[in-house]
Amino acid sequence: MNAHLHRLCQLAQQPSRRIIGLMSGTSLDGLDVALCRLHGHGPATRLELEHFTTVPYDDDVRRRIRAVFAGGPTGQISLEHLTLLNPWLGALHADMVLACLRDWQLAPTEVDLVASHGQTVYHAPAHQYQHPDFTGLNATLQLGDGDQVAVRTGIITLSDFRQKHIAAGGEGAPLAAYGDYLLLSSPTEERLLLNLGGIANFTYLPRTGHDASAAFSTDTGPGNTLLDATVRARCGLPYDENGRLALAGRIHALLLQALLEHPFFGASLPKTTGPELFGPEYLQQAQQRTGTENLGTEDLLATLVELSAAGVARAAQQVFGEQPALAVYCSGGGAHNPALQAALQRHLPHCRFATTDALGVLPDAKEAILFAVLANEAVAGQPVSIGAGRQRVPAVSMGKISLPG
Ligand SMILES: Nc1ncnc2c1ncn2[C@@H]1O[C@H](COP(=O)(O)OP(=O)(O)OP(=O)(O)O)[C@@H](O)[C@H]1O
Ligand SMILES: CC(=O)N[C@H]1[C@@H]2OC[C@@H](O2)[C@@H](O)[C@@H]1O[C@H](C)C(=O)O
Repeated sequence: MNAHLHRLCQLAQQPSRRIIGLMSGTSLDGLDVALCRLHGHGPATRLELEHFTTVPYDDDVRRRIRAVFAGGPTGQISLEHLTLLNPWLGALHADMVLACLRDWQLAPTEVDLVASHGQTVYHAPAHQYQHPDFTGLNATLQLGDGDQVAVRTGIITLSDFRQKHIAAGGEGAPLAAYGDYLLLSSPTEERLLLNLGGIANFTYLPRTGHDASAAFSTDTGPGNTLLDATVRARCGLPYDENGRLALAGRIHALLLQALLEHPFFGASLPKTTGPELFGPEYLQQAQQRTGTENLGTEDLLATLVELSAAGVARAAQQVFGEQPALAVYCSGGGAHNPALQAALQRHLPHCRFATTDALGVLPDAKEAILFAVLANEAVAGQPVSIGAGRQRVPAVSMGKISLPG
Protein backbone atom coordinates (compact mmCIF):
# COMPACT_ATOMS: atom_id res chain seq x y z
CA MET A 1 0.00 0.00 0.00
CA ASN A 2 1.16 3.53 -0.72
CA ALA A 3 2.61 4.81 2.59
CA HIS A 4 0.69 8.09 2.29
CA LEU A 5 -2.60 6.24 1.83
CA HIS A 6 -1.76 4.20 4.90
CA ARG A 7 -1.12 7.42 6.83
CA LEU A 8 -4.41 8.85 5.58
CA CYS A 9 -6.27 5.79 6.91
CA GLN A 10 -4.53 6.19 10.27
CA LEU A 11 -5.39 9.89 10.36
CA ALA A 12 -9.04 9.07 9.73
CA GLN A 13 -9.11 6.96 12.89
CA GLN A 14 -7.34 9.38 15.21
CA PRO A 15 -9.45 11.20 17.81
CA SER A 16 -8.16 14.52 16.47
CA ARG A 17 -6.24 15.93 13.51
CA ARG A 18 -4.02 18.97 13.07
CA ILE A 19 -5.10 20.65 9.83
CA ILE A 20 -3.93 23.86 8.18
CA GLY A 21 -6.80 25.65 6.42
CA LEU A 22 -5.85 28.07 3.63
CA MET A 23 -8.07 30.71 2.06
CA SER A 24 -7.27 33.39 -0.44
CA GLY A 25 -10.43 35.39 -1.01
CA THR A 26 -11.75 37.83 -3.55
CA SER A 27 -10.14 40.84 -1.81
CA LEU A 28 -6.65 39.61 -2.77
CA ASP A 29 -5.27 40.91 0.52
CA GLY A 30 -3.29 37.75 1.20
CA LEU A 31 -3.37 34.09 2.18
CA ASP A 32 -5.26 33.30 5.40
CA VAL A 33 -3.51 30.47 7.23
CA ALA A 34 -5.34 28.78 10.13
CA LEU A 35 -3.64 25.98 12.05
CA CYS A 36 -6.52 24.03 13.56
CA ARG A 37 -6.72 21.08 15.91
CA LEU A 38 -10.01 19.41 15.05
CA HIS A 39 -11.37 16.90 17.55
CA GLY A 40 -13.90 14.37 16.31
CA HIS A 41 -16.05 14.94 13.26
CA GLY A 42 -19.63 15.64 12.23
CA PRO A 43 -21.82 17.47 14.74
CA ALA A 44 -19.36 16.46 17.49
CA THR A 45 -16.51 18.44 15.86
CA ARG A 46 -14.62 20.67 18.27
CA LEU A 47 -12.19 23.33 17.06
CA GLU A 48 -9.04 24.60 18.71
CA LEU A 49 -7.42 27.37 16.66
CA GLU A 50 -3.72 27.01 17.46
CA HIS A 51 -2.40 29.76 15.18
CA PHE A 52 -3.77 32.19 12.62
CA THR A 53 -2.16 34.71 10.33
CA THR A 54 -2.76 36.43 7.01
CA VAL A 55 0.37 36.34 4.86
CA PRO A 56 -0.01 39.53 2.81
CA TYR A 57 0.30 39.46 -0.96
CA ASP A 58 2.74 41.97 -2.41
CA ASP A 59 1.94 44.08 -5.46
CA ASP A 60 3.60 41.57 -7.79
CA VAL A 61 1.38 38.69 -6.59
CA ARG A 62 -1.74 40.85 -6.86
CA ARG A 63 -0.74 42.00 -10.38
CA ARG A 64 -0.29 38.40 -11.57
CA ILE A 65 -3.69 37.38 -10.17
CA ARG A 66 -5.50 40.50 -11.42
CA ALA A 67 -4.32 39.76 -14.98
CA VAL A 68 -6.89 36.93 -15.09
CA PHE A 69 -9.12 37.64 -12.06
CA ALA A 70 -12.82 37.78 -12.96
CA GLY A 71 -11.88 37.77 -16.65
CA GLY A 72 -9.04 40.32 -16.34
CA PRO A 73 -9.19 44.11 -16.58
CA THR A 74 -10.07 44.10 -20.30
CA GLY A 75 -12.18 40.94 -20.46
CA GLN A 76 -9.41 39.28 -22.51
CA ILE A 77 -6.98 36.99 -20.71
CA SER A 78 -3.91 35.05 -21.77
CA LEU A 79 -4.49 31.30 -21.57
CA GLU A 80 -0.75 30.91 -21.09
CA HIS A 81 -0.84 33.27 -18.07
CA LEU A 82 -3.77 31.33 -16.58
CA THR A 83 -1.96 28.02 -17.03
CA LEU A 84 1.26 29.30 -15.53
CA LEU A 85 -0.53 30.86 -12.58
CA ASN A 86 -1.93 27.49 -11.43
CA PRO A 87 1.33 25.78 -10.34
CA TRP A 88 2.91 29.15 -9.47
CA LEU A 89 0.21 29.97 -6.93
CA GLY A 90 0.31 26.42 -5.55
CA ALA A 91 4.05 26.77 -4.98
CA LEU A 92 3.62 30.25 -3.48
CA HIS A 93 0.97 29.03 -1.04
CA ALA A 94 3.17 26.04 -0.11
CA ASP A 95 6.12 28.35 0.60
CA MET A 96 3.87 30.61 2.68
CA VAL A 97 2.76 27.58 4.73
CA LEU A 98 6.38 26.56 5.28
CA ALA A 99 7.26 30.11 6.40
CA CYS A 100 4.34 30.09 8.87
CA LEU A 101 5.44 26.73 10.26
CA ARG A 102 8.96 28.10 10.79
CA ASP A 103 7.48 31.11 12.65
CA TRP A 104 5.38 28.81 14.80
CA GLN A 105 8.40 26.54 15.40
CA LEU A 106 6.65 23.52 14.00
CA ALA A 107 7.93 20.92 11.54
CA PRO A 108 5.74 19.92 8.57
CA THR A 109 5.68 16.39 10.02
CA GLU A 110 3.73 17.77 12.99
CA VAL A 111 0.82 18.72 10.71
CA ASP A 112 -1.59 16.04 9.44
CA LEU A 113 -3.27 17.77 6.49
CA VAL A 114 -3.38 20.96 4.48
CA ALA A 115 -6.81 22.09 3.24
CA SER A 116 -6.23 24.54 0.42
CA HIS A 117 -9.04 26.56 -1.15
CA GLY A 118 -6.84 28.18 -3.79
CA GLN A 119 -7.65 31.43 -5.55
CA THR A 120 -10.98 31.83 -7.28
CA VAL A 121 -10.25 33.44 -10.64
CA TYR A 122 -13.66 32.97 -12.20
CA HIS A 123 -17.07 32.08 -10.85
CA ALA A 124 -19.77 31.21 -13.37
CA PRO A 125 -23.08 30.15 -11.80
CA ALA A 126 -25.64 29.46 -14.54
CA HIS A 127 -27.59 32.66 -13.87
CA GLN A 128 -24.54 34.86 -14.40
CA TYR A 129 -23.34 34.20 -17.93
CA GLN A 130 -24.62 34.04 -21.48
CA HIS A 131 -22.60 31.71 -23.65
CA PRO A 132 -23.47 30.34 -27.09
CA ASP A 133 -22.28 26.81 -26.18
CA PHE A 134 -23.35 26.44 -22.55
CA THR A 135 -26.55 27.01 -20.63
CA GLY A 136 -27.67 25.88 -17.21
CA LEU A 137 -24.20 24.71 -16.20
CA ASN A 138 -22.63 25.93 -12.94
CA ALA A 139 -18.84 26.33 -13.00
CA THR A 140 -16.10 27.89 -10.91
CA LEU A 141 -12.31 27.91 -11.18
CA GLN A 142 -9.81 27.98 -8.32
CA LEU A 143 -6.08 28.08 -9.04
CA GLY A 144 -3.14 27.00 -6.85
CA ASP A 145 -2.57 23.36 -7.63
CA GLY A 146 -2.88 21.01 -4.63
CA ASP A 147 -0.09 18.72 -5.88
CA GLN A 148 2.34 21.65 -5.61
CA VAL A 149 1.27 22.23 -2.01
CA ALA A 150 1.58 18.52 -1.14
CA VAL A 151 4.94 17.95 -2.80
CA ARG A 152 6.58 21.15 -1.51
CA THR A 153 5.31 20.87 2.07
CA GLY A 154 5.40 17.07 2.29
CA ILE A 155 1.92 17.24 3.86
CA ILE A 156 -1.11 15.40 2.40
CA THR A 157 -3.25 18.15 0.88
CA LEU A 158 -6.93 18.45 0.05
CA SER A 159 -7.90 21.10 -2.49
CA ASP A 160 -10.42 22.12 -5.15
CA PHE A 161 -13.35 21.76 -2.75
CA ARG A 162 -15.96 23.43 -4.91
CA GLN A 163 -16.14 20.98 -7.83
CA LYS A 164 -17.96 18.22 -5.89
CA HIS A 165 -20.58 20.72 -4.76
CA ILE A 166 -21.21 21.56 -8.41
CA ALA A 167 -21.20 17.91 -9.46
CA ALA A 168 -23.90 17.27 -6.84
CA GLY A 169 -26.13 20.10 -8.05
CA GLY A 170 -24.85 23.20 -6.23
CA GLU A 171 -23.25 26.38 -7.55
CA GLY A 172 -19.89 25.56 -5.89
CA ALA A 173 -20.54 28.15 -3.21
CA PRO A 174 -21.13 29.24 -0.56
CA LEU A 175 -19.68 26.27 1.28
CA ALA A 176 -19.93 28.09 4.60
CA ALA A 177 -23.18 26.27 5.48
CA TYR A 178 -21.30 23.04 6.19
CA GLY A 179 -18.69 24.46 8.56
CA ASP A 180 -21.11 26.84 10.23
CA TYR A 181 -23.62 24.06 10.82
CA LEU A 182 -21.02 21.72 12.31
CA LEU A 183 -19.26 24.29 14.49
CA LEU A 184 -21.73 27.02 15.34
CA SER A 185 -25.29 25.66 15.61
CA SER A 186 -26.95 26.30 18.94
CA PRO A 187 -29.77 24.42 20.67
CA THR A 188 -31.21 27.68 22.01
CA GLU A 189 -30.62 30.35 19.34
CA GLU A 190 -31.48 30.80 15.66
CA ARG A 191 -28.44 32.35 14.04
CA LEU A 192 -27.31 34.19 10.95
CA LEU A 193 -23.57 33.92 10.30
CA LEU A 194 -22.75 36.93 8.13
CA ASN A 195 -19.41 36.98 6.33
CA LEU A 196 -18.42 40.36 4.96
CA GLY A 197 -15.61 39.60 2.51
CA GLY A 198 -15.25 40.92 -1.03
CA ILE A 199 -18.65 39.32 -1.58
CA ALA A 200 -21.06 39.12 1.35
CA ASN A 201 -22.79 35.89 2.30
CA PHE A 202 -24.73 34.46 5.19
CA THR A 203 -25.60 31.09 6.64
CA TYR A 204 -28.92 30.55 8.34
CA LEU A 205 -28.72 28.12 11.24
CA PRO A 206 -31.95 26.88 12.79
CA ARG A 207 -31.66 25.68 16.39
CA THR A 208 -30.05 22.25 16.62
CA GLY A 209 -32.66 19.58 17.06
CA HIS A 210 -34.99 21.52 14.76
CA ASP A 211 -35.32 21.11 10.98
CA ALA A 212 -31.70 20.88 9.77
CA SER A 213 -32.85 21.03 6.16
CA ALA A 214 -33.72 24.70 6.74
CA ALA A 215 -30.00 25.50 7.08
CA PHE A 216 -28.46 27.07 4.01
CA SER A 217 -26.00 29.70 2.91
CA THR A 218 -26.29 32.31 0.20
CA ASP A 219 -24.34 35.20 -1.23
CA THR A 220 -26.15 38.50 -0.84
CA GLY A 221 -24.19 40.76 -3.22
CA PRO A 222 -21.10 42.91 -2.87
CA GLY A 223 -19.41 43.15 0.52
CA ASN A 224 -16.18 45.11 0.22
CA THR A 225 -15.32 44.54 -3.44
CA LEU A 226 -16.76 47.79 -4.88
CA LEU A 227 -15.59 49.79 -1.87
CA ASP A 228 -12.03 48.52 -2.31
CA ALA A 229 -12.04 49.09 -6.09
CA THR A 230 -13.25 52.68 -5.60
CA VAL A 231 -10.67 53.55 -2.92
CA ARG A 232 -7.94 51.89 -4.96
CA ALA A 233 -8.82 53.80 -8.15
CA ARG A 234 -9.48 57.17 -6.53
CA CYS A 235 -7.08 57.29 -3.56
CA GLY A 236 -4.45 54.62 -4.32
CA LEU A 237 -5.29 52.94 -0.99
CA PRO A 238 -6.13 49.24 -0.47
CA TYR A 239 -9.33 49.98 1.48
CA ASP A 240 -11.26 52.63 3.39
CA GLU A 241 -9.74 52.05 6.80
CA ASN A 242 -12.38 51.98 9.55
CA GLY A 243 -14.89 53.34 7.00
CA ARG A 244 -13.50 56.84 7.59
CA LEU A 245 -14.30 58.17 4.11
CA ALA A 246 -17.71 56.47 3.86
CA LEU A 247 -18.73 57.83 7.24
CA ALA A 248 -17.99 61.37 6.00
CA GLY A 249 -20.18 60.93 2.89
CA ARG A 250 -23.89 61.10 2.09
CA ILE A 251 -25.89 58.35 0.41
CA HIS A 252 -26.89 59.21 -3.16
CA ALA A 253 -30.44 57.81 -3.27
CA LEU A 254 -30.78 57.76 -7.06
CA LEU A 255 -27.50 55.93 -7.61
CA LEU A 256 -28.36 53.46 -4.85
CA GLN A 257 -31.70 52.76 -6.50
CA ALA A 258 -30.02 52.20 -9.87
CA LEU A 259 -27.50 49.80 -8.31
CA LEU A 260 -30.27 47.87 -6.57
CA GLU A 261 -32.19 47.47 -9.83
CA HIS A 262 -29.91 44.57 -10.76
CA PRO A 263 -32.00 41.36 -10.94
CA PHE A 264 -29.53 39.56 -8.64
CA PHE A 265 -31.05 41.33 -5.64
CA GLY A 266 -34.55 40.03 -6.38
CA ALA A 267 -33.52 36.49 -7.37
CA SER A 268 -34.55 33.63 -5.11
CA LEU A 269 -32.17 32.18 -2.51
CA PRO A 270 -29.74 30.52 -2.29
CA LYS A 271 -27.64 32.20 -5.00
CA THR A 272 -24.01 33.00 -5.58
CA THR A 273 -22.09 35.70 -7.36
CA GLY A 274 -18.68 37.32 -7.64
CA PRO A 275 -16.70 40.29 -8.87
CA GLU A 276 -17.47 39.12 -12.44
CA LEU A 277 -20.90 40.68 -11.90
CA PHE A 278 -20.22 43.24 -9.17
CA GLY A 279 -17.21 44.84 -10.86
CA PRO A 280 -16.32 48.28 -12.26
CA GLU A 281 -18.64 47.89 -15.27
CA TYR A 282 -21.72 47.39 -13.10
CA LEU A 283 -20.87 50.52 -11.11
CA GLN A 284 -19.99 52.62 -14.19
CA GLN A 285 -23.24 51.71 -15.92
CA ALA A 286 -25.31 52.70 -12.88
CA GLN A 287 -23.36 55.98 -12.61
CA GLN A 288 -23.94 56.71 -16.29
CA ARG A 289 -27.68 56.01 -15.99
CA THR A 290 -27.94 58.44 -13.09
CA GLY A 291 -25.43 61.07 -14.24
CA THR A 292 -23.31 60.52 -11.11
CA GLU A 293 -19.92 59.89 -12.76
CA ASN A 294 -18.48 62.84 -10.86
CA LEU A 295 -19.91 61.99 -7.46
CA GLY A 296 -17.32 62.70 -4.73
CA THR A 297 -15.41 59.76 -3.28
CA GLU A 298 -16.96 60.06 0.18
CA ASP A 299 -20.54 60.11 -1.15
CA LEU A 300 -19.81 57.26 -3.54
CA LEU A 301 -18.40 55.15 -0.71
CA ALA A 302 -21.35 55.97 1.56
CA THR A 303 -23.66 54.81 -1.25
CA LEU A 304 -21.70 51.59 -1.80
CA VAL A 305 -21.72 50.79 1.92
CA GLU A 306 -25.48 51.24 1.81
CA LEU A 307 -25.67 48.91 -1.20
CA SER A 308 -23.81 46.12 0.62
CA ALA A 309 -26.03 46.47 3.69
CA ALA A 310 -29.19 46.64 1.56
CA GLY A 311 -28.15 43.43 -0.25
CA VAL A 312 -27.80 41.61 3.08
CA ALA A 313 -31.11 43.03 4.36
CA ARG A 314 -33.03 42.12 1.20
CA ALA A 315 -31.81 38.54 1.31
CA ALA A 316 -32.68 38.26 5.01
CA GLN A 317 -36.12 39.77 4.40
CA GLN A 318 -36.79 37.27 1.60
CA VAL A 319 -36.54 34.44 4.13
CA PHE A 320 -37.53 35.95 7.45
CA GLY A 321 -40.05 38.65 6.46
CA GLU A 322 -39.86 42.44 6.65
CA GLN A 323 -38.50 42.66 10.21
CA PRO A 324 -36.06 39.79 10.84
CA ALA A 325 -35.16 39.44 14.52
CA LEU A 326 -32.20 37.11 14.60
CA ALA A 327 -28.83 36.87 16.30
CA VAL A 328 -26.32 37.94 13.61
CA TYR A 329 -22.63 37.05 14.02
CA CYS A 330 -20.29 38.87 11.62
CA SER A 331 -16.95 37.75 10.24
CA GLY A 332 -14.61 38.76 7.40
CA GLY A 333 -12.89 42.09 6.85
CA GLY A 334 -16.15 44.06 6.75
CA ALA A 335 -16.65 43.23 10.43
CA HIS A 336 -13.90 45.86 11.00
CA ASN A 337 -15.75 48.56 9.06
CA PRO A 338 -17.91 50.72 11.38
CA ALA A 339 -19.68 52.33 8.39
CA LEU A 340 -20.87 48.93 7.17
CA GLN A 341 -21.79 47.78 10.66
CA ALA A 342 -23.87 50.93 11.26
CA ALA A 343 -25.65 50.52 7.90
CA LEU A 344 -26.49 46.89 8.68
CA GLN A 345 -27.91 47.79 12.06
CA ARG A 346 -30.04 50.48 10.40
CA HIS A 347 -31.39 48.06 7.79
CA LEU A 348 -32.04 45.26 10.28
CA PRO A 349 -33.03 47.15 13.43
CA HIS A 350 -34.51 44.11 15.19
CA CYS A 351 -31.40 41.93 14.78
CA ARG A 352 -28.77 41.66 17.49
CA PHE A 353 -25.28 42.08 16.02
CA ALA A 354 -22.01 40.65 17.32
CA THR A 355 -18.91 39.14 15.71
CA THR A 356 -18.11 35.42 15.68
CA ASP A 357 -15.61 36.22 18.45
CA ALA A 358 -18.62 35.89 20.76
CA LEU A 359 -18.88 32.24 19.61
CA GLY A 360 -15.16 31.59 20.05
CA VAL A 361 -14.26 31.85 16.35
CA LEU A 362 -11.83 34.55 15.25
CA PRO A 363 -13.76 36.56 12.59
CA ASP A 364 -10.78 36.90 10.22
CA ALA A 365 -10.00 33.18 10.42
CA LYS A 366 -13.49 31.80 9.85
CA GLU A 367 -13.20 31.02 6.13
CA ALA A 368 -9.77 29.36 6.44
CA ILE A 369 -11.16 27.29 9.33
CA LEU A 370 -14.07 26.23 7.08
CA PHE A 371 -11.71 24.46 4.69
CA ALA A 372 -9.93 22.68 7.56
CA VAL A 373 -13.36 21.46 8.73
CA LEU A 374 -14.29 20.29 5.22
CA ALA A 375 -11.00 18.35 4.95
CA ASN A 376 -11.60 16.83 8.38
CA GLU A 377 -15.01 15.61 7.21
CA ALA A 378 -13.65 14.28 3.92
CA VAL A 379 -11.03 12.20 5.74
CA ALA A 380 -12.66 11.24 9.04
CA GLY A 381 -16.37 11.94 8.65
CA GLN A 382 -19.31 11.25 6.44
CA PRO A 383 -20.74 13.42 3.69
CA VAL A 384 -22.22 16.31 5.68
CA SER A 385 -25.95 15.83 5.46
CA ILE A 386 -28.05 18.84 6.25
CA GLY A 387 -31.58 17.70 5.62
CA ALA A 388 -31.99 15.93 2.30
CA GLY A 389 -29.72 18.10 0.20
CA ARG A 390 -32.43 20.70 -0.16
CA GLN A 391 -31.49 24.38 -0.32
CA ARG A 392 -28.56 23.49 -2.58
CA VAL A 393 -26.58 22.04 0.32
CA PRO A 394 -25.88 18.62 -1.21
CA ALA A 395 -24.78 15.85 1.15
CA VAL A 396 -21.24 15.39 -0.10
CA SER A 397 -17.67 15.22 1.15
CA MET A 398 -15.42 17.70 -0.61
CA GLY A 399 -11.76 18.10 -1.52
CA LYS A 400 -9.42 16.26 -3.90
CA ILE A 401 -6.56 14.43 -2.26
CA SER A 402 -2.94 15.13 -3.24
CA LEU A 403 -0.26 12.84 -1.86
CA PRO A 404 3.25 14.26 -1.39
CA GLY A 405 4.94 11.35 -3.13
N1 LIG B 1 -10.12 48.17 9.46
C1 LIG B 1 -10.87 47.99 8.36
N2 LIG B 1 -11.69 48.99 7.96
C2 LIG B 1 -12.45 48.87 6.84
N3 LIG B 1 -12.44 47.79 6.06
C3 LIG B 1 -11.64 46.75 6.41
C4 LIG B 1 -10.81 46.81 7.58
N4 LIG B 1 -10.12 45.64 7.66
C5 LIG B 1 -10.50 44.90 6.58
N5 LIG B 1 -11.40 45.56 5.84
C6 LIG B 1 -12.04 45.13 4.58
O1 LIG B 1 -12.00 43.73 4.48
C7 LIG B 1 -11.40 43.32 3.25
C8 LIG B 1 -10.77 41.97 3.43
O2 LIG B 1 -11.79 41.10 3.81
P1 LIG B 1 -11.66 39.53 3.76
O3 LIG B 1 -10.25 39.15 4.04
O4 LIG B 1 -12.74 38.98 4.63
O5 LIG B 1 -12.01 39.27 2.25
P2 LIG B 1 -11.84 37.97 1.38
O6 LIG B 1 -11.74 36.77 2.27
O7 LIG B 1 -10.76 38.22 0.43
O8 LIG B 1 -13.22 37.97 0.61
P3 LIG B 1 -14.23 36.77 0.23
O9 LIG B 1 -14.83 36.29 1.52
O10 LIG B 1 -15.23 37.44 -0.65
O11 LIG B 1 -13.46 35.76 -0.48
C9 LIG B 1 -10.45 44.44 2.92
O12 LIG B 1 -10.14 44.47 1.55
C10 LIG B 1 -11.28 45.66 3.37
O13 LIG B 1 -12.24 46.00 2.40
C1 LIG C 1 -16.61 31.11 -5.80
C2 LIG C 1 -16.02 31.68 -4.56
O1 LIG C 1 -14.83 31.65 -4.36
N1 LIG C 1 -16.88 32.23 -3.70
C3 LIG C 1 -16.45 32.78 -2.42
C4 LIG C 1 -16.53 34.29 -2.45
O2 LIG C 1 -16.13 34.84 -1.21
C5 LIG C 1 -17.30 35.02 -0.42
C6 LIG C 1 -18.39 34.43 -1.25
O3 LIG C 1 -17.88 34.68 -2.56
C7 LIG C 1 -18.54 32.92 -1.01
O4 LIG C 1 -19.59 32.45 -1.82
C8 LIG C 1 -17.29 32.12 -1.36
O5 LIG C 1 -16.44 31.78 -0.30
C9 LIG C 1 -16.83 31.24 0.94
C10 LIG C 1 -15.61 30.79 1.68
C11 LIG C 1 -17.83 30.10 0.87
O6 LIG C 1 -17.84 29.31 -0.07
O7 LIG C 1 -18.59 29.97 1.83
